[in-house]
Amino acid sequence: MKNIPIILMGCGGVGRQLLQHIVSCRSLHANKGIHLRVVGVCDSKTFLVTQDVLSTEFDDAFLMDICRTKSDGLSLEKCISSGKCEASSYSESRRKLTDIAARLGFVLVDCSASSETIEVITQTVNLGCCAVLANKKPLTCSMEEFDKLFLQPRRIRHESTVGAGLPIITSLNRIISSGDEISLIIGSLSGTLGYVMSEVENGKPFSEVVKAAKDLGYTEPDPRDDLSGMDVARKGLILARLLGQRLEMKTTTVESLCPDKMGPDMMTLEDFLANGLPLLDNDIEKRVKKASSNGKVLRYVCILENSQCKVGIHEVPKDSALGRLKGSDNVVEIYSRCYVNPLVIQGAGAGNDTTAAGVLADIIDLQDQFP
Ligand SMILES: NC(=O)C1=CN([C@@H]2O[C@H](COP(=O)(O)OP(=O)(O)OC[C@H]3O[C@@H](n4cnc5c(N)ncnc54)[C@H](OP(=O)(O)O)[C@@H]3O)[C@@H](O)[C@H]2O)C=CC1
Ligand SMILES: N[C@@H](CC=O)C(=O)O
Repeated sequence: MKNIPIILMGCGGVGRQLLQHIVSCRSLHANKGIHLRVVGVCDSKTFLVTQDVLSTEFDDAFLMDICRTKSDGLSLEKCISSGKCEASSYSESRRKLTDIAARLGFVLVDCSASSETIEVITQTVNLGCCAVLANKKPLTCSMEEFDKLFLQPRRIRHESTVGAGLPIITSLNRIISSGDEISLIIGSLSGTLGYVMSEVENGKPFSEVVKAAKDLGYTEPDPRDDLSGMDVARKGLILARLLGQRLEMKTTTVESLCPDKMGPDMMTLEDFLANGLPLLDNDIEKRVKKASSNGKVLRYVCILENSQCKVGIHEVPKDSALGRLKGSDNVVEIYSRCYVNPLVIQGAGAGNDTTAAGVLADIIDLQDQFP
Protein backbone atom coordinates (compact mmCIF):
# COMPACT_ATOMS: atom_id res chain seq x y z
CA MET A 1 0.00 0.00 0.00
CA LYS A 2 1.34 3.43 -0.97
CA ASN A 3 0.84 5.88 1.91
CA ILE A 4 0.35 9.53 0.98
CA PRO A 5 0.54 11.87 4.00
CA ILE A 6 -1.85 14.84 3.81
CA ILE A 7 -1.94 18.12 5.71
CA LEU A 8 -5.06 20.21 5.13
CA MET A 9 -5.12 24.01 5.47
CA GLY A 10 -8.67 25.33 5.69
CA CYS A 11 -11.55 23.35 7.08
CA GLY A 12 -14.54 25.24 5.71
CA GLY A 13 -17.10 23.98 3.18
CA VAL A 14 -14.54 22.59 0.72
CA GLY A 15 -12.01 21.32 3.30
CA ARG A 16 -14.65 19.40 5.26
CA GLN A 17 -16.10 17.90 2.08
CA LEU A 18 -12.60 16.78 1.12
CA LEU A 19 -12.19 14.95 4.46
CA GLN A 20 -15.57 13.29 3.88
CA HIS A 21 -14.57 12.24 0.35
CA ILE A 22 -11.27 10.82 1.67
CA VAL A 23 -13.13 8.72 4.24
CA SER A 24 -15.82 7.54 1.82
CA CYS A 25 -13.25 6.58 -0.86
CA ARG A 26 -11.16 4.37 1.47
CA SER A 27 -12.00 1.08 -0.26
CA LEU A 28 -11.78 2.59 -3.77
CA HIS A 29 -8.29 3.91 -2.99
CA ALA A 30 -7.29 0.65 -1.27
CA ASN A 31 -8.16 -1.20 -4.49
CA LYS A 32 -5.73 1.13 -6.28
CA GLY A 33 -3.09 0.43 -3.62
CA ILE A 34 -3.27 3.92 -2.12
CA HIS A 35 -3.90 5.07 1.43
CA LEU A 36 -4.38 8.77 2.19
CA ARG A 37 -2.98 9.37 5.67
CA VAL A 38 -4.26 12.66 7.10
CA VAL A 39 -1.63 13.81 9.62
CA GLY A 40 -2.61 17.46 10.13
CA VAL A 41 -5.48 19.90 9.73
CA CYS A 42 -5.54 23.63 10.37
CA ASP A 43 -8.02 26.49 10.33
CA SER A 44 -7.32 30.21 10.74
CA LYS A 45 -6.36 29.82 14.41
CA THR A 46 -5.13 26.33 15.22
CA PHE A 47 -3.00 23.58 13.70
CA LEU A 48 -3.75 20.03 14.82
CA VAL A 49 -1.15 17.40 14.04
CA THR A 50 -0.72 13.72 15.00
CA GLN A 51 1.64 12.97 17.86
CA ASP A 52 4.07 11.22 15.51
CA VAL A 53 3.69 12.27 11.88
CA LEU A 54 6.02 9.51 10.69
CA SER A 55 3.92 6.64 11.99
CA THR A 56 0.44 7.78 13.03
CA GLU A 57 -2.56 9.42 11.37
CA PHE A 58 -5.95 10.84 12.34
CA ASP A 59 -8.44 7.96 12.28
CA ASP A 60 -11.68 8.36 10.32
CA ALA A 61 -13.79 8.88 13.45
CA PHE A 62 -11.54 11.79 14.47
CA LEU A 63 -11.72 13.27 10.94
CA MET A 64 -15.52 13.21 11.16
CA ASP A 65 -15.32 14.83 14.65
CA ILE A 66 -13.25 17.62 13.08
CA CYS A 67 -15.90 18.08 10.36
CA ARG A 68 -18.73 18.21 12.93
CA THR A 69 -16.83 20.69 15.11
CA LYS A 70 -16.13 23.01 12.19
CA SER A 71 -19.65 22.80 10.74
CA ASP A 72 -20.96 23.78 14.20
CA GLY A 73 -18.95 26.98 13.71
CA LEU A 74 -16.37 26.13 16.41
CA SER A 75 -12.59 26.38 16.28
CA LEU A 76 -10.36 23.33 15.89
CA GLU A 77 -9.18 24.07 19.46
CA LYS A 78 -12.30 22.17 20.58
CA CYS A 79 -10.76 18.93 19.25
CA ILE A 80 -7.61 19.18 21.39
CA SER A 81 -9.22 17.44 24.37
CA SER A 82 -9.61 14.22 22.34
CA GLY A 83 -5.97 13.42 23.19
CA LYS A 84 -5.48 12.28 19.57
CA CYS A 85 -3.37 15.23 18.47
CA GLU A 86 -0.96 17.99 19.35
CA ALA A 87 -2.02 21.57 18.77
CA SER A 88 -0.14 24.72 17.80
CA SER A 89 -1.31 28.25 17.40
CA TYR A 90 -1.61 29.66 13.87
CA SER A 91 1.61 31.66 14.28
CA GLU A 92 3.60 28.57 15.36
CA SER A 93 2.01 26.41 12.66
CA ARG A 94 4.16 27.79 9.83
CA ARG A 95 7.42 26.83 11.56
CA LYS A 96 5.94 23.46 12.52
CA LEU A 97 4.89 22.75 8.94
CA THR A 98 8.38 23.40 7.59
CA ASP A 99 9.88 21.26 10.40
CA ILE A 100 7.62 18.38 9.37
CA ALA A 101 8.42 18.97 5.68
CA ALA A 102 12.13 18.50 6.44
CA ARG A 103 11.34 14.99 7.82
CA LEU A 104 8.36 13.80 5.80
CA GLY A 105 7.14 14.33 2.25
CA PHE A 106 3.45 15.22 2.34
CA VAL A 107 0.76 16.85 0.23
CA LEU A 108 -0.12 20.28 1.59
CA VAL A 109 -3.72 20.93 0.56
CA ASP A 110 -4.84 24.56 0.53
CA CYS A 111 -8.60 24.84 0.99
CA SER A 112 -8.35 28.21 2.66
CA ALA A 113 -9.27 31.48 0.97
CA SER A 114 -6.20 33.29 2.28
CA SER A 115 -3.33 34.93 0.39
CA GLU A 116 -1.08 34.22 3.40
CA THR A 117 -0.59 30.55 2.56
CA ILE A 118 1.77 31.21 -0.36
CA GLU A 119 4.87 31.39 1.84
CA VAL A 120 4.39 28.05 3.56
CA ILE A 121 3.37 26.34 0.29
CA THR A 122 6.51 27.66 -1.42
CA GLN A 123 8.73 26.58 1.50
CA THR A 124 7.30 23.07 1.83
CA VAL A 125 7.28 22.40 -1.93
CA ASN A 126 10.91 23.51 -2.13
CA LEU A 127 11.66 21.09 0.74
CA GLY A 128 10.30 18.21 -1.38
CA CYS A 129 6.59 18.22 -0.56
CA CYS A 130 3.68 18.53 -2.99
CA ALA A 131 0.79 21.01 -2.96
CA VAL A 132 -2.81 20.89 -4.13
CA LEU A 133 -4.75 24.14 -4.19
CA ALA A 134 -8.42 25.04 -4.36
CA ASN A 135 -7.36 28.50 -3.17
CA LYS A 136 -6.69 30.87 -6.09
CA LYS A 137 -4.95 33.61 -4.16
CA PRO A 138 -1.43 32.10 -4.00
CA LEU A 139 -1.55 31.68 -7.80
CA THR A 140 -2.52 35.29 -8.43
CA CYS A 141 0.21 36.92 -6.39
CA SER A 142 2.99 38.91 -8.09
CA MET A 143 4.92 37.16 -10.88
CA GLU A 144 8.01 37.23 -8.66
CA GLU A 145 6.28 35.17 -5.93
CA PHE A 146 4.59 32.99 -8.55
CA ASP A 147 7.99 32.08 -10.08
CA LYS A 148 9.28 31.02 -6.63
CA LEU A 149 6.15 28.95 -6.02
CA PHE A 150 6.52 27.17 -9.35
CA LEU A 151 10.19 26.21 -9.11
CA GLN A 152 8.96 22.58 -8.93
CA PRO A 153 5.82 22.66 -11.14
CA ARG A 154 5.36 18.90 -11.24
CA ARG A 155 4.73 18.89 -7.50
CA ILE A 156 1.81 21.33 -7.71
CA ARG A 157 -1.79 20.70 -8.83
CA HIS A 158 -4.60 23.27 -8.84
CA GLU A 159 -7.37 21.96 -11.10
CA SER A 160 -10.13 23.13 -8.72
CA THR A 161 -9.03 26.76 -8.87
CA VAL A 162 -10.76 27.19 -12.26
CA GLY A 163 -14.14 25.60 -12.92
CA ALA A 164 -14.11 23.61 -9.64
CA GLY A 165 -13.91 19.90 -10.64
CA LEU A 166 -14.05 20.52 -14.43
CA PRO A 167 -10.93 19.34 -16.32
CA ILE A 168 -10.05 22.81 -17.69
CA ILE A 169 -6.43 23.07 -16.51
CA THR A 170 -5.64 19.45 -17.43
CA SER A 171 -7.05 20.01 -20.92
CA LEU A 172 -5.12 23.27 -21.40
CA ASN A 173 -1.89 21.62 -20.22
CA ARG A 174 -2.36 18.84 -22.77
CA ILE A 175 -3.03 21.32 -25.59
CA ILE A 176 -0.02 23.42 -24.60
CA SER A 177 2.31 20.39 -24.36
CA SER A 178 1.34 19.32 -27.86
CA GLY A 179 2.57 22.62 -29.32
CA ASP A 180 -0.93 23.65 -30.37
CA GLU A 181 -1.31 27.44 -30.17
CA ILE A 182 -4.24 28.78 -28.20
CA SER A 183 -5.61 31.99 -29.69
CA LEU A 184 -8.69 32.62 -27.58
CA ILE A 185 -10.32 31.40 -24.39
CA ILE A 186 -13.80 32.65 -23.64
CA GLY A 187 -16.02 31.45 -20.86
CA SER A 188 -18.34 31.90 -17.97
CA LEU A 189 -16.16 30.92 -15.03
CA SER A 190 -18.20 31.91 -12.01
CA GLY A 191 -20.68 29.42 -10.57
CA THR A 192 -22.05 32.22 -8.40
CA LEU A 193 -22.54 34.77 -11.18
CA GLY A 194 -23.87 32.07 -13.55
CA TYR A 195 -26.44 31.04 -10.94
CA VAL A 196 -27.29 34.65 -10.08
CA MET A 197 -27.74 35.71 -13.72
CA SER A 198 -29.93 32.75 -14.63
CA GLU A 199 -32.11 33.22 -11.51
CA VAL A 200 -32.60 37.00 -11.98
CA GLU A 201 -33.73 36.21 -15.55
CA ASN A 202 -36.59 34.28 -13.90
CA GLY A 203 -37.65 37.42 -12.04
CA LYS A 204 -36.03 36.80 -8.64
CA PRO A 205 -34.42 39.76 -6.81
CA PHE A 206 -30.64 39.95 -7.13
CA SER A 207 -30.10 40.21 -3.35
CA GLU A 208 -32.14 37.07 -2.71
CA VAL A 209 -30.30 34.93 -5.25
CA VAL A 210 -26.87 36.10 -4.07
CA LYS A 211 -27.79 34.95 -0.54
CA ALA A 212 -29.08 31.65 -1.96
CA ALA A 213 -25.78 31.17 -3.84
CA LYS A 214 -23.93 31.71 -0.56
CA ASP A 215 -26.11 29.13 1.23
CA LEU A 216 -25.51 26.65 -1.61
CA GLY A 217 -21.72 26.94 -1.10
CA TYR A 218 -21.09 28.59 -4.51
CA THR A 219 -19.76 31.96 -3.33
CA GLU A 220 -16.41 32.86 -1.88
CA PRO A 221 -16.44 33.27 1.93
CA ASP A 222 -17.22 36.95 1.20
CA PRO A 223 -19.58 37.05 -1.85
CA ARG A 224 -18.25 40.52 -2.71
CA ASP A 225 -15.21 38.63 -4.04
CA ASP A 226 -17.58 37.16 -6.67
CA LEU A 227 -19.70 40.27 -7.27
CA SER A 228 -16.65 42.49 -7.72
CA GLY A 229 -15.45 40.21 -10.54
CA MET A 230 -12.23 39.52 -8.62
CA ASP A 231 -12.87 35.78 -8.36
CA VAL A 232 -13.30 35.52 -12.15
CA ALA A 233 -10.30 37.82 -12.70
CA ARG A 234 -8.19 35.45 -10.57
CA LYS A 235 -9.33 32.49 -12.67
CA GLY A 236 -8.54 34.42 -15.86
CA LEU A 237 -5.09 35.28 -14.55
CA ILE A 238 -4.43 31.65 -13.59
CA LEU A 239 -5.30 30.54 -17.13
CA ALA A 240 -3.26 33.37 -18.70
CA ARG A 241 -0.20 32.37 -16.66
CA LEU A 242 -0.72 28.75 -17.67
CA LEU A 243 -0.47 29.96 -21.28
CA GLY A 244 2.90 31.47 -20.36
CA GLN A 245 1.70 35.08 -20.19
CA ARG A 246 3.47 37.00 -17.42
CA LEU A 247 0.43 39.09 -16.51
CA GLU A 248 -0.17 40.81 -13.17
CA MET A 249 -3.60 41.29 -11.60
CA LYS A 250 -3.35 45.07 -12.04
CA THR A 251 -3.25 44.64 -15.83
CA THR A 252 -6.53 42.69 -15.87
CA THR A 253 -9.67 44.63 -16.86
CA VAL A 254 -12.39 43.90 -14.31
CA GLU A 255 -16.02 45.09 -14.27
CA SER A 256 -17.53 45.10 -10.78
CA LEU A 257 -21.17 44.55 -9.85
CA CYS A 258 -20.51 45.87 -6.37
CA PRO A 259 -19.77 49.59 -5.85
CA ASP A 260 -16.57 50.54 -3.98
CA LYS A 261 -18.62 52.15 -1.23
CA MET A 262 -19.94 48.65 -0.35
CA GLY A 263 -16.47 47.06 -0.36
CA PRO A 264 -14.97 45.13 2.61
CA ASP A 265 -13.10 48.28 3.76
CA MET A 266 -16.36 50.23 3.93
CA MET A 267 -18.85 47.80 5.49
CA THR A 268 -18.86 44.44 7.26
CA LEU A 269 -20.12 41.37 5.44
CA GLU A 270 -23.22 41.23 7.67
CA ASP A 271 -24.02 44.89 6.96
CA PHE A 272 -23.49 44.36 3.23
CA LEU A 273 -25.80 41.33 3.10
CA ALA A 274 -28.53 42.99 5.16
CA ASN A 275 -28.38 46.59 3.95
CA GLY A 276 -26.04 47.05 0.97
CA LEU A 277 -26.99 44.17 -1.32
CA PRO A 278 -30.75 44.99 -1.61
CA LEU A 279 -29.78 48.47 -2.92
CA LEU A 280 -28.34 46.76 -6.03
CA ASP A 281 -31.59 44.97 -6.96
CA ASN A 282 -33.09 47.73 -9.15
CA ASP A 283 -30.01 48.35 -11.25
CA ILE A 284 -29.56 44.65 -12.07
CA GLU A 285 -33.27 44.25 -12.82
CA LYS A 286 -33.06 47.14 -15.31
CA ARG A 287 -30.00 45.63 -17.01
CA VAL A 288 -31.70 42.21 -17.27
CA LYS A 289 -34.84 43.81 -18.82
CA LYS A 290 -32.77 45.83 -21.29
CA ALA A 291 -30.90 42.70 -22.42
CA SER A 292 -34.18 40.80 -22.71
CA SER A 293 -35.69 43.55 -24.90
CA ASN A 294 -32.73 42.95 -27.28
CA GLY A 295 -33.49 39.18 -27.23
CA LYS A 296 -30.40 38.61 -25.11
CA VAL A 297 -29.36 37.54 -21.60
CA LEU A 298 -26.62 38.83 -19.28
CA ARG A 299 -23.56 36.69 -18.61
CA TYR A 300 -20.36 37.51 -16.71
CA VAL A 301 -17.67 36.59 -19.23
CA CYS A 302 -13.91 36.06 -19.10
CA ILE A 303 -11.99 36.67 -22.34
CA LEU A 304 -8.31 35.82 -22.85
CA GLU A 305 -7.01 37.08 -26.16
CA ASN A 306 -3.88 38.87 -27.45
CA SER A 307 -2.12 38.46 -24.07
CA GLN A 308 -4.92 40.33 -22.32
CA CYS A 309 -7.43 39.23 -19.73
CA LYS A 310 -10.80 41.00 -19.54
CA VAL A 311 -13.73 40.08 -17.32
CA GLY A 312 -17.15 41.72 -17.25
CA ILE A 313 -20.86 41.61 -18.02
CA HIS A 314 -21.95 41.00 -21.62
CA GLU A 315 -25.32 40.74 -23.33
CA VAL A 316 -25.18 37.43 -25.19
CA PRO A 317 -27.71 35.68 -27.48
CA LYS A 318 -30.05 33.37 -25.57
CA ASP A 319 -29.24 30.44 -27.85
CA SER A 320 -25.42 30.72 -27.60
CA ALA A 321 -23.28 28.38 -25.45
CA LEU A 322 -23.02 31.16 -22.85
CA GLY A 323 -26.68 32.14 -23.08
CA ARG A 324 -27.92 28.58 -22.58
CA LEU A 325 -26.00 28.17 -19.30
CA LYS A 326 -28.17 27.43 -16.29
CA GLY A 327 -27.52 27.39 -12.55
CA SER A 328 -23.93 27.18 -11.32
CA ASP A 329 -22.62 25.59 -14.53
CA ASN A 330 -19.46 27.01 -16.10
CA VAL A 331 -18.59 26.82 -19.76
CA VAL A 332 -15.26 27.49 -21.42
CA GLU A 333 -14.50 27.56 -25.13
CA ILE A 334 -10.86 27.08 -26.18
CA TYR A 335 -9.85 28.12 -29.72
CA SER A 336 -6.52 26.96 -31.13
CA ARG A 337 -4.92 25.76 -34.38
CA CYS A 338 -6.40 22.28 -33.82
CA TYR A 339 -9.64 23.56 -32.30
CA VAL A 340 -10.90 26.02 -34.92
CA ASN A 341 -14.32 24.83 -33.80
CA PRO A 342 -13.63 25.32 -30.13
CA LEU A 343 -13.05 22.67 -27.52
CA VAL A 344 -15.97 23.23 -25.15
CA ILE A 345 -15.86 22.18 -21.50
CA GLN A 346 -19.07 22.60 -19.54
CA GLY A 347 -20.53 21.45 -16.24
CA ALA A 348 -20.89 22.23 -12.54
CA GLY A 349 -18.47 25.07 -11.83
CA ALA A 350 -18.94 25.59 -8.10
CA GLY A 351 -20.04 23.80 -4.94
CA ASN A 352 -18.25 22.02 -2.15
CA ASP A 353 -18.83 18.51 -3.51
CA THR A 354 -17.45 19.02 -7.02
CA THR A 355 -14.61 21.26 -5.79
CA ALA A 356 -13.48 18.78 -3.15
CA ALA A 357 -13.75 15.97 -5.73
CA GLY A 358 -11.38 17.95 -7.98
CA VAL A 359 -8.95 18.40 -5.08
CA LEU A 360 -9.06 14.69 -4.26
CA ALA A 361 -8.40 13.76 -7.91
CA ASP A 362 -5.37 16.11 -7.86
CA ILE A 363 -4.01 14.40 -4.72
CA ILE A 364 -4.35 10.97 -6.33
CA ASP A 365 -2.69 12.34 -9.48
CA LEU A 366 0.40 13.11 -7.36
CA GLN A 367 0.83 9.47 -6.29
CA ASP A 368 3.97 8.96 -8.41
CA GLN A 369 5.73 11.62 -6.32
CA PHE A 370 5.45 9.19 -3.35
CA PRO A 371 7.63 6.19 -4.04
N1 LIG B 1 -16.94 26.66 -3.03
C1 LIG B 1 -16.60 26.50 -4.29
O1 LIG B 1 -17.41 26.23 -5.16
C2 LIG B 1 -15.17 26.65 -4.68
C3 LIG B 1 -14.23 27.11 -3.80
N2 LIG B 1 -12.93 27.23 -4.18
C4 LIG B 1 -11.98 27.75 -3.23
O2 LIG B 1 -11.89 26.89 -2.10
C5 LIG B 1 -11.43 27.65 -1.00
C6 LIG B 1 -12.25 27.32 0.23
O3 LIG B 1 -13.56 27.75 0.05
P1 LIG B 1 -14.66 27.49 1.19
O4 LIG B 1 -14.44 26.15 1.80
O5 LIG B 1 -15.95 27.81 0.61
O6 LIG B 1 -14.24 28.61 2.27
P2 LIG B 1 -14.64 28.70 3.81
O7 LIG B 1 -14.68 30.12 4.19
O8 LIG B 1 -15.83 27.85 4.06
O9 LIG B 1 -13.40 28.01 4.56
C7 LIG B 1 -12.14 28.60 4.60
C8 LIG B 1 -11.33 27.87 5.65
O10 LIG B 1 -9.99 28.38 5.60
C9 LIG B 1 -9.56 28.66 6.94
N3 LIG B 1 -8.52 29.68 6.87
C10 LIG B 1 -8.64 31.00 6.70
N4 LIG B 1 -7.42 31.58 6.67
C11 LIG B 1 -6.52 30.59 6.82
C12 LIG B 1 -5.12 30.53 6.85
N5 LIG B 1 -4.38 31.64 6.73
N6 LIG B 1 -4.52 29.31 6.98
C13 LIG B 1 -5.25 28.19 7.09
N7 LIG B 1 -6.60 28.17 7.08
C14 LIG B 1 -7.23 29.36 6.93
C15 LIG B 1 -10.81 29.11 7.65
O11 LIG B 1 -10.60 29.02 9.03
P3 LIG B 1 -11.76 29.34 10.11
O12 LIG B 1 -12.67 28.15 10.06
O13 LIG B 1 -11.00 29.45 11.39
O14 LIG B 1 -12.40 30.61 9.66
C16 LIG B 1 -11.81 28.09 7.08
O15 LIG B 1 -11.71 26.89 7.79
C17 LIG B 1 -11.50 29.12 -1.41
O16 LIG B 1 -10.19 29.57 -1.71
C18 LIG B 1 -12.36 29.09 -2.67
O17 LIG B 1 -12.02 30.11 -3.59
C19 LIG B 1 -12.49 26.89 -5.43
C20 LIG B 1 -13.36 26.40 -6.35
C21 LIG B 1 -14.80 26.28 -6.07
N1 LIG C 1 -17.00 31.46 -5.85
C1 LIG C 1 -16.57 30.67 -6.95
C2 LIG C 1 -16.30 29.28 -6.48
C3 LIG C 1 -15.41 28.56 -7.38
O1 LIG C 1 -14.33 28.99 -7.73
C4 LIG C 1 -17.62 30.63 -8.04
O2 LIG C 1 -18.72 31.08 -7.79
O3 LIG C 1 -17.32 30.17 -9.14
